[in-house]
Amino acid sequence: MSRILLKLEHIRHTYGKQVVINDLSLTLKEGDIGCLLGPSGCGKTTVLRCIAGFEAISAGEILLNEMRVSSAASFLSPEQRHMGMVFQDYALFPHLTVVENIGFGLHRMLKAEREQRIAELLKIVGLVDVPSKYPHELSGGQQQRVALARALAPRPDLLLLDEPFSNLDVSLRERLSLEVRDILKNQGMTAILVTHDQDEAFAIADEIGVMYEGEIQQWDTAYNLYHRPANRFVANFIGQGIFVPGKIIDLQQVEIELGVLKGEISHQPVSDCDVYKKGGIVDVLLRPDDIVHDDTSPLQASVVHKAFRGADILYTLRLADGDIVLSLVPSHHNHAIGEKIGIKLEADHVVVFNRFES
Ligand SMILES: Nc1ncnc2c1ncn2[C@@H]1O[C@H](COP(=O)(O)OP(=O)(O)OP(=O)(O)O)[C@@H](O)[C@H]1O
Repeated sequence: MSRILLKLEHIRHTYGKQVVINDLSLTLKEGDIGCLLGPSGCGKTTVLRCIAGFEAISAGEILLNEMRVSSAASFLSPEQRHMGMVFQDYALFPHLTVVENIGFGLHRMLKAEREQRIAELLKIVGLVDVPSKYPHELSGGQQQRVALARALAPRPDLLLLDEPFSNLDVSLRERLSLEVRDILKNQGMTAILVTHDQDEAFAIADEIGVMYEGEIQQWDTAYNLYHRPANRFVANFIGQGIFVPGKIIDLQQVEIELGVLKGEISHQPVSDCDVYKKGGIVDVLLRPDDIVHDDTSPLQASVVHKAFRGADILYTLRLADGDIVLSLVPSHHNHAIGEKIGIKLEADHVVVFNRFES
C-alpha cells in the first residue's frame, strides 16, 4: 500500500466575505495523479494555491508527508513546501535558454551535478534538440515541456499543474496530456492537476474530484464518475446523458419506456427512502452508450438530431411517448433526420435519482 502524501482536511478559504472553499477534504497517495475538475469559478485554482502556500486557509488543515503545512493558526511558506508548479501560461523566463530555464531552481547543486540533471530532464521531456533556444523560438507544446522539466528539476515531493494544456490546440493537448502522464508515472511523481476539461482529466488522472461551488461533489476514478455519479451535478457534468422517468421494481431493476433496466442501482445512499421501494417513481440516467442501434429491434425511435464524430455518430432520438434519448452509433450507420431506427437497451449500470433531488 502506498503511503498518503497529501491530505486536505475540512479546509475553508474565503476572499473577504465570499466563501470560496467550503469544508473540502481529499487524500492523495504517493505516486498518484489527482485532478480537480469543475466549471469556471468553482474554486479549483484556489485549492491549488492553498496547497502551494500562496493562500492561507481559515479552517481545517493541509498535511504534506504527515507534516502540517497549513492550518488556521500555522503556515509554512511556499519555498519550504518542496512543491513544483506548472502554470497555464508556462511562466518561462524569456531571456533564458531552455537549459537555463530548466536549471533555474538548481543553483544549490554543484555545476557537474546540475549539468547532469539538466541533460537527464532534456531527455525525459524530449527536448534534447533545442537546448539553446529561447522560449519565443519554441512551440507552445515545447514551452510547456520546458516548464514541466523546470518544475521536475529539483525533485519536488508534489507537482501542482494549473490548467497546463489550455493554451494548446485540442489534438496537441490530448497527446501531451498522455505524454505528461507517462513522464510523471515514470518519475514516480505525485501530482495534482486543475482543469475544466474532462478529456484532459480522464487522460492524466488516477482520481478526479468534481468540484462545484467550493466543494468536492465526488472524488473517484473516471469510470465511477461516469457510471456511478454520486449526484445529479456529477451526472450532468461528466459525459452526456438524459434523464427519463422510471418505476422501481426492486433494488436491481427499474422499468422505463424502453424496457426493464437491470443492474445494481448505484444511487444507494438514499435507497432506504420511500421512493426507492417497489413502484417508486424516479429519474433514470441514460448515457448514449446505454442505447444501442439494432436494425432488427422492434423498438423504434425517430432521429431528431445527429452529430458526426468520426468513428461514431451521436444521435438524439425521440421515443414513441415523446421522451428524448441519446445513442452513440458507429458512423457507418448513417441515418437521416426524421428516419425511424431500431434501438435496444444495453445498460450495465443503473443510475437513478429521486425526482425532487437537486
Ligand atoms: N484574488 C481574489 N480575490 C477575490 N476573489 C477571488 C480571487 N481569486 C479568485 N476569486 C474568486 O474565487 C472564486 C473561485 O475562483 P478560482 O479561480 O479558484 O476558480 P476556478 O475554478 O479555478 O475557475 P477558473 O476555471 O475560471 O480558473 C471565484 O468566484 C473568483 O471570482
